[in-house]
Amino acid sequence: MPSHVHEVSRIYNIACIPGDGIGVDITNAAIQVLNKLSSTLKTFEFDFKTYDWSSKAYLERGWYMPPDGLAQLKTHDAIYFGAVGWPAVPDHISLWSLILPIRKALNQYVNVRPTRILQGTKSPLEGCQVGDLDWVIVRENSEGEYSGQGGTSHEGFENAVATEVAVFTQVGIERIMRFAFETARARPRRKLTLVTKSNAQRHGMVLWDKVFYEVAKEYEDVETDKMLVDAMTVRMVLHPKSLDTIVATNLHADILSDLAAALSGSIGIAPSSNLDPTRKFPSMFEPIHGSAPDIAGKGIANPVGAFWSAAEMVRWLGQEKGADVLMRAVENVTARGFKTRDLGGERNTKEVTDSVCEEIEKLVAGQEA
Ligand SMILES: NC(=O)c1ccc[n+]([C@@H]2O[C@H](COP(=O)([O-])OP(=O)(O)OC[C@H]3O[C@@H](n4cnc5c(N)ncnc54)[C@H](O)[C@@H]3O)[C@@H](O)[C@H]2O)c1
Ligand SMILES: O=C(O)[C@H](O)[C@@H](O)C(=O)O
Ligand SMILES: [K+]
Ligand SMILES: [Mn+2]
Repeated sequence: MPSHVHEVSRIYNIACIPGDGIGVDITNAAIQVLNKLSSTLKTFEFDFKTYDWSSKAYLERGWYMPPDGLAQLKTHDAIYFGAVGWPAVPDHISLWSLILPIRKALNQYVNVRPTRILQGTKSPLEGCQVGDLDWVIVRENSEGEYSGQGGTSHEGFENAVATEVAVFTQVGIERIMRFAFETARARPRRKLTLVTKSNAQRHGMVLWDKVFYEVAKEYEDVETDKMLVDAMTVRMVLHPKSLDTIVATNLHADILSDLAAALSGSIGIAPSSNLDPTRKFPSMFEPIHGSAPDIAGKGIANPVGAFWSAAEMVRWLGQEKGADVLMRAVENVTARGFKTRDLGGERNTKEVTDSVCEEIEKLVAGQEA
């Protein structure tokens, strides 16, 4: 083989679900940088298949996913997701028709939500510099407050009653704890903070605390501490440096991760990985933000959270170098002040995306030189 011909070692089949609002813009941006990454590195390729499952489609045809939708997703190596939700459809319908069934049916029981202050960006916290806030929130992604159990009786009457039952299982708690301890152990500080509400919620949250300390015995090299979720919001704001890896329930971690993103600069930068750690089914990667109807169609959405999610997907697929190049490119671009408005910059989605693509080319050319 002539030396200039590189062997392509792997083609990854990726399902793309752009969804609604800015989900479409940022998924397109992510596909653009992923294609740039593969065409410059030349060691792997992506075969993207886009599914038009969205609220717009639902309003037209009455369904989000076809009956064999989950089966179709299972044939892919990974799923890239934008966002779902649009004002014309009640949010519980959109969430429970698309993203939640995927997370549950594909055994994606972990949702990893890292965040940190990127070079060239600013935390709203005074004196909080790059390196001072560097967290990974491990979110339980299959049960708890999102168990889907409950119901409504006497709907529309004065005596209407609704229940939303939070379900916590020993198996569900133990597996998320193990993942959280492994995550903490793999980071330099080896530090894990448990977040619950075991003062007021005396059953499920008490079981969370108990299982945490049982699993902790297997991880004596990991330093642990425990916070009630209300006090945790204060600690995140006042003592960001004191935290590293955090484990919390489905709902608590959902809320804390939006706060974490805002404290590290913007909701627009934060990624998430919905993982099936057993790797039986494909995992799903998406920024933590939603469809942002207030800025949809304006071309100004921050694509950084989408790029970071794409990098996490590339890493999960085993392409460490590709993931590192992509993240380096993103941070070189923010470092130059090339940012969208939510980060205090003046660039639009397309300009940031094109810059990240140029940066990928430069980085790879530099490595080959
Ligand atoms: N996983 C998901 O698909 C997901 C996540 C969160 C919300 N949602 C859905 O999205 C819809 C809107 O929800 P919301 O308004 O509560 O949250 P949101 O994250 O969509 O928006 C909150 C605020 O952050 C801004 N924002 C979000 N992402 C941004 C980005 N990339 N760049 C710049 N600014 C950004 C928005 O403009 C808005 O002001 C709802 O239907 C909700 O259910 C879906
Ligand atoms: O999981 C949820 O709560 C929603 O889909 C959304 O808020 C998210 O964080 O993904
Ligand atoms: K999302
Ligand atoms: Mn959320």
